[in-house]
Amino acid sequence: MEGIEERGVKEVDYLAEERAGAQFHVHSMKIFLAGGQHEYEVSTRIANLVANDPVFAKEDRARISRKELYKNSLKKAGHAWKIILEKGLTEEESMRMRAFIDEPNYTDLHWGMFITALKGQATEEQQHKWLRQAYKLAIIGCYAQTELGHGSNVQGLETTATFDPSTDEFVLNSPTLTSTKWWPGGLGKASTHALVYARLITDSQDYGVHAFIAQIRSLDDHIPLPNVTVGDIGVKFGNGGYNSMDNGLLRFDHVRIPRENMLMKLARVTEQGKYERSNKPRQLGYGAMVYIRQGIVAEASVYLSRAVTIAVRYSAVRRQFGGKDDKAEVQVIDYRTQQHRLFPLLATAYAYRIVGFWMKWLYADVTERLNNNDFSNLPEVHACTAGLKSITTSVTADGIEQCRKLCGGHGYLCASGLPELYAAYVPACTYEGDNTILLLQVARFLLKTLTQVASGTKPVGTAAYLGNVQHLTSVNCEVSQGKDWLNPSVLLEAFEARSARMAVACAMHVAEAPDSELAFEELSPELVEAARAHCQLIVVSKFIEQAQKDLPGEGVKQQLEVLCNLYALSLLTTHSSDFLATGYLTGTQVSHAKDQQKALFSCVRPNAVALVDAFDHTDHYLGSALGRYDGDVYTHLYKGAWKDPLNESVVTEGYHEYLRPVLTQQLWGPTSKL
Ligand SMILES: CCCCCCCCCC/C=C\C/C=C/C(=O)SCCNC(=O)CCNC(=O)[C@H](O)C(C)(C)COP(=O)(O)OP(=O)(O)OC[C@H]1O[C@@H](n2cnc3c(N)ncnc32)[C@H](O)[C@@H]1OP(=O)(O)O
Ligand SMILES: Cc1cc2nc3c(=O)[nH]c(=O)nc-3n(C[C@H](O)[C@H](O)[C@H](O)COP(=O)(O)OP(=O)(O)OC[C@H]3O[C@@H](n4cnc5c(N)ncnc54)[C@H](O)[C@@H]3O)c2cc1C
Repeated sequence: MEGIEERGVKEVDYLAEERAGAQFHVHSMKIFLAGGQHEYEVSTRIANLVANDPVFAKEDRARISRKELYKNSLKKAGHAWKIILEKGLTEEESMRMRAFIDEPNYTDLHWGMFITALKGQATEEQQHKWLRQAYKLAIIGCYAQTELGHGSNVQGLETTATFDPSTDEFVLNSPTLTSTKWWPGGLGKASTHALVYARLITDSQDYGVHAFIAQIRSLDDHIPLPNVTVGDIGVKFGNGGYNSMDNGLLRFDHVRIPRENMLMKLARVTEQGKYERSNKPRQLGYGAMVYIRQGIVAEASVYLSRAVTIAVRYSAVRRQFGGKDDKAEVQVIDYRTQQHRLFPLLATAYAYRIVGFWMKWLYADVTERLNNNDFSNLPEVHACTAGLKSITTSVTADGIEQCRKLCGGHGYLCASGLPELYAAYVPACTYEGDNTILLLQVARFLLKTLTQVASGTKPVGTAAYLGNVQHLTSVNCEVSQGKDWLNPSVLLEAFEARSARMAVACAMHVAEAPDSELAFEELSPELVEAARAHCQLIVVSKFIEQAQKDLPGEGVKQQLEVLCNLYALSLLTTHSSDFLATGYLTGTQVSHAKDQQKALFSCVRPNAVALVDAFDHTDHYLGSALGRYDGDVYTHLYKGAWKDPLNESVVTEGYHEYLRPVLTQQLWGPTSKL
């Protein structure tokens, strides 16, 4: 520590010059990105509350054992709950606190899925019974759907719930090894109750998968109830990451639960064992998944913007090459290749923030419609939540990894914050639906919509452009120079035409095949690409819509326009083969797009640091020596290294047992020669 200790930590801002060069009002952008003045104030207050509370410190997470990590996460969750109760925090404030604590734990599933599923699938009477306890955390619930043998194929689940009219009970059973519940978060060690998805059998007939509440641990001493086998499934990917969560396994050996523990809003079993369905669509039973998927979409920008903040700030601090004639070396952010890899991710983080706002609106809208028994846009909402969950999580996970590489060697250190961020985030590509499976759902929706269009039905919402399919499949792009690409309607038409043409090509192929299911499977890689194109169009169109609106704050609208164009053109050039193969664009038009994209990099460059500042992540939340607000990277990397337990002793543990014998050649005895 010599030298550095002497200097001490000074008030520095290595990024001051970058900030001074910003061409927009950063505070106004912060408010926009927070979702409004009120949301900005709540976020700032809660972020600081968490950052200043020592219980929520997270420096050691990558170093400590899984057991310690888990126990600590219980401590943090308990402490958070105490604060929520003592300060009387609102739901909004509590949700913000969960985000800033930045450590997955059982409460995510309790509030996110257990309670959500109860609200969606339990009768009023059942809600009265269970929700009262759940809201107090007097019971802790998890969402036990996935099994060892089946996750994606929900209808293939094997756990059974067989009704016994003689006792008015269901008998929960795990008949095979593969029927073991496997993965539910919070199940491993924390939950007292599980929402169990099981095949309902009554009167010897299998009615498919339904939801049941089962108590799994004693409320007195937390010991598993008789005939319940429950535990954690083991260490997961990466240090820290998702390991603070107790993903669990669960088996039932003929466990009896009262009939009323079946969630009966969508279907019920009478005392006599008669199965009765309500007239609501059975897909409402998937409602908790839809809710979390929209939440995941809304959260993607948060994760991506964290990685991008770290990479942008570090790239502005880091200098390599070109330091001749007393000139400072070049900031790596000035290298074109760095910009080419980094700035599209910055634009994407903005794009996802905007689509996240829209997703929240869409979810609120469908909730209101469902409350009024209007189920008309359920398929579209399912396609939107599934598809956007898929593309935003895949791009965000890859983007975090790209940001790690953009930080060179230091990005590989846990002190950069990026390895842990990646480990915590990457399972989002799998949970709440494997991303490929979800895009195949979007593809089915597109094919169905095109069939409806062919029979005269006008598509609505995000599929409305398919009503214009004749035009979109015949029109040619009119771009003749780079600047033409800055016209929003030119961009929008390009994305609509590409998506419509890809979907139509698939639809024709499937329609012409003798066996449409087989054709769907044969064509599934193309269908996935068509679905991705549709989802990218949604994001582009929402960004364009937003960029055209007036916003308070000098330069804010202009920055959003630049980022919107950059986002769209980066997608277009990355996926140029789609645009070319569908015949909508020529090679020259793609070249114009590339030239324009480069010009946009120059617009972003002077604003890059300010644009990431606008995400307003605290140093605590970023947890990164490279992404610090003050840019004092080297001091903190150096200080951090000395905090590592390996450096606690000057001579390492194990020296006498294992190093010294090697060095003194005693491993081979005194006379041996190499
Ligand atoms: C704001 C909240 C807080 C945010 C915090 C976020 C962070 C939270 C952290 C939580 C972390 C981890 C939690 C993880 C939890 C889980 O992973 S839970 C388990 C999730 N499992 C899945 O997602 C399984 C994926 N599989 C499926 O969804 C379905 O089984 C699948 C749709 C793939 C199966 O399709 P089919 O075989 O066709 O199935 P079927 O059931 O017959 O359906 C046919 C029909 O239904 C339509 N459909 C399907 N799903 C839905 C839906 N969700 N909503 C509406 N409609 C749906 C489908 O399109 C078909 O329609 P059609 O008209 O008949 O074609
Ligand atoms: C961290 C984490 C937390 C989780 N939390 C929960 C939870 O709280 N509760 C819960 O119930 N579950 C939970 N899960 C489980 C999760 O929902 C499932 O793992 C997920 O839905 C994927 O299902 P699977 O594992 O069966 O994958 P699989 O379906 O077996 O996928 C394996 C591969 O096969 C491919 N594939 C499968 N079927 C098809 C097909 N028809 N066409 C083309 N390709 C196909 C997939 O694309 C994938 O590449 C969690 C999982 C993780 C990783």
